[in-house]
Amino acid sequence: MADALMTRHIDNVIAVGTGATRERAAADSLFHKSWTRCMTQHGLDPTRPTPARILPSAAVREHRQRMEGFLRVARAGMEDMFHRVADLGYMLLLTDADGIAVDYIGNPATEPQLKRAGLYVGADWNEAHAGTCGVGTCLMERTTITCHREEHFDATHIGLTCTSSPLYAPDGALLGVLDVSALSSPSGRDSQHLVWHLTTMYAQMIEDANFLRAFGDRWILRLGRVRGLVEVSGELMLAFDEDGLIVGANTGARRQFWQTLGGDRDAGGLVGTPLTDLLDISPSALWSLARGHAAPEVATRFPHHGQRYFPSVVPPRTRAGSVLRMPPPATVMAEAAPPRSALQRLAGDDPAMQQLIHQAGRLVDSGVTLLVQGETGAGKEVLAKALHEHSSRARKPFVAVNCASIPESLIESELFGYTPGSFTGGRSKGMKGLIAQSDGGTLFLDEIGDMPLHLQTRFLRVLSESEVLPLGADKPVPVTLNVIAATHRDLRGAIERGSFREDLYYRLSGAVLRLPPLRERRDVRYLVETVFAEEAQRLHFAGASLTDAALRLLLAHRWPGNVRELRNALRYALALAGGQPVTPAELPAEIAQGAAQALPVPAAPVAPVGLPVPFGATAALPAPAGEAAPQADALADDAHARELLQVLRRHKWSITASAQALNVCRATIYRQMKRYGITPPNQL
Ligand SMILES: Nc1ncnc2c1ncn2[C@@H]1O[C@H](COP(=O)(O)OP(=O)(O)OP(=O)(O)O)[C@@H](O)[C@H]1O
Repeated sequence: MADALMTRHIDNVIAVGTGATRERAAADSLFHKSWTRCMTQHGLDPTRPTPARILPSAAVREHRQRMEGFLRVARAGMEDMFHRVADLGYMLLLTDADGIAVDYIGNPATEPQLKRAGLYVGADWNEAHAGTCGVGTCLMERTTITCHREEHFDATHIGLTCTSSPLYAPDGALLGVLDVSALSSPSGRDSQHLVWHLTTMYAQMIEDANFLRAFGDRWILRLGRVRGLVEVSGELMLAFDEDGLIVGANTGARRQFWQTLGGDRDAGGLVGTPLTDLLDISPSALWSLARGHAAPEVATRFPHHGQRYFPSVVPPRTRAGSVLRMPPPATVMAEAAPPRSALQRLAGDDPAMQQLIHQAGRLVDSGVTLLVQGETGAGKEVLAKALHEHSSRARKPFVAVNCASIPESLIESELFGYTPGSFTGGRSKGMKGLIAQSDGGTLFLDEIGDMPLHLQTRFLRVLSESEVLPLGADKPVPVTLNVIAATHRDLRGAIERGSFREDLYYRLSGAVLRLPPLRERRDVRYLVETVFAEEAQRLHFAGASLTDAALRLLLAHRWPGNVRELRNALRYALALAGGQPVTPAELPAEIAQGAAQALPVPAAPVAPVGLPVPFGATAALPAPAGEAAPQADALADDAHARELLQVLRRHKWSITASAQALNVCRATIYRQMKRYGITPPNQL
């Protein structure tokens, strides 16, 4: 059947390409013109389907290097778009102006098929090689096109549907193509209508983000036909200097004005033209607008346009400090830049972390039990998960148990499971315990130091005998156990005090991995960038950025809450900035004031009411009358305790709400309250 379809397609291409079919519709079709071009100019033979040509990594790297800055911007747009279309089976390619795929985002589960179809980094989609196709024909036609199934030239491509949009540099040069493809689709090409619009929209967004990157240090006039939308999606953008002369134009503006000036659409012929020659706006109105005064309505000066616009002016960024653009996290398979594993991504250039990662990676499959030690929020669970993903058991379950958060009365049944009817309140069918659920995978025992003594004894037996006995059962169940344990406590001290079994300690600590606190790490900048990019993506702020001034403050902070505090602070700042560059004003107060070390006591709270409060976002407050006055000595030097106190007060002493606000478990809140001597007012 498939062969018959391919044969019919080949016959059709030959008939059209050689001119044997002279139907008017056929002759006019963009694709049929391309078929003719493929046969007569590119010398392609439809009877000989061409296999996907994938360039070697070194060659791809060269293609990527030529457009490095643009790649970052495009990547952010692609990631955002991929989230919207991934579930519908689409993948995204970015090619350069030669049609070579320089970036790719696809579903890893279908990667082999995508690679076979040439939907992959390094593939050559130039029409001269691949025949009529989304990318190649878009490069020829320079407009968004959908090349749907049998519109492809090559018979091996007739299952694909590809929508491609050209991408231009601010100077009008063609940079490449954004392509959105699927391996299969409904037969009707109108099924791709929305994808066509989405691709056009994202291509424009990527171009505009690139334009803003290039002209961020200039004044930018945005013009839009809808008054309320001009701030967010000025269709036309013109960068201008202090003399009101145009220094750059986005694609929308070039398209609008190129005829006007009688210039070349792609040559950026607007440069050097006074804005007032193009628009019905006086220099004084323009500068008054730039100072934030009311926006007049403006019209193009040319009678044959007469289009009316609403303007808005964006000041140069350098006035508030230069802007650091964050590279997107390296999450996607790309031959040119080999992806880093989850384990490698945990750290940048910090020698202690690099060594830890290297050693842990080697040990994880060796049968040695790993004990992770580190302060709260330092990333113990993140490390355990990355180790699991790195191990040979990555496809098996990763089961995390927080020994401190499960109530003591339930921890036994949760860990070991129970048989039907073995205790009141249990499920009627019984329950498989967490240990058995981790069978063959990884059991992560967080806060192991908080495991009650009698359970330590039972657990030790599980470790020795590799079997669990659920509550109420008379026969043990065999399990393959791989344990990674973690603690913030000094377990040796706990052994001396008699609260932790020495034999269990030795059983669990085949190797002790000491995770450094953030303040001791030399890769804080790397973490800021990584976490910032992740949080920006989560909030769908594709072009989010961080000013140098804000970055300096983040690098100077001491991070008592470690990476968790950093994540919360960046999440908070991004939310406040609402997609604009994050400046010191959006940072939590203690970071913004650079006051983490000195801890002066401000007179009033600085965190805006109603917003989530991250660690580090608070200032110390005098205890209101009637509330607990925590022992002053214990709190005096401890920023962490003050933050906790503030959050508890803000959430009316609800442990659950405070734990959610701080992104920690309830047990951590209880533990920290105990540690800092914080007592709720109703318990005084
Ligand atoms: N290397 C890292 N890169 C990015 N984010 C990280 C990293 N390490 C930790 N985080 C983030 O910090 C937060 C805390 O991490 P995690 O829960 O692993 O810490 P923990 O040490 O187990 O804390 P606790 O002792 O309170 O359980 C999470 O939001 C996590 O995403």
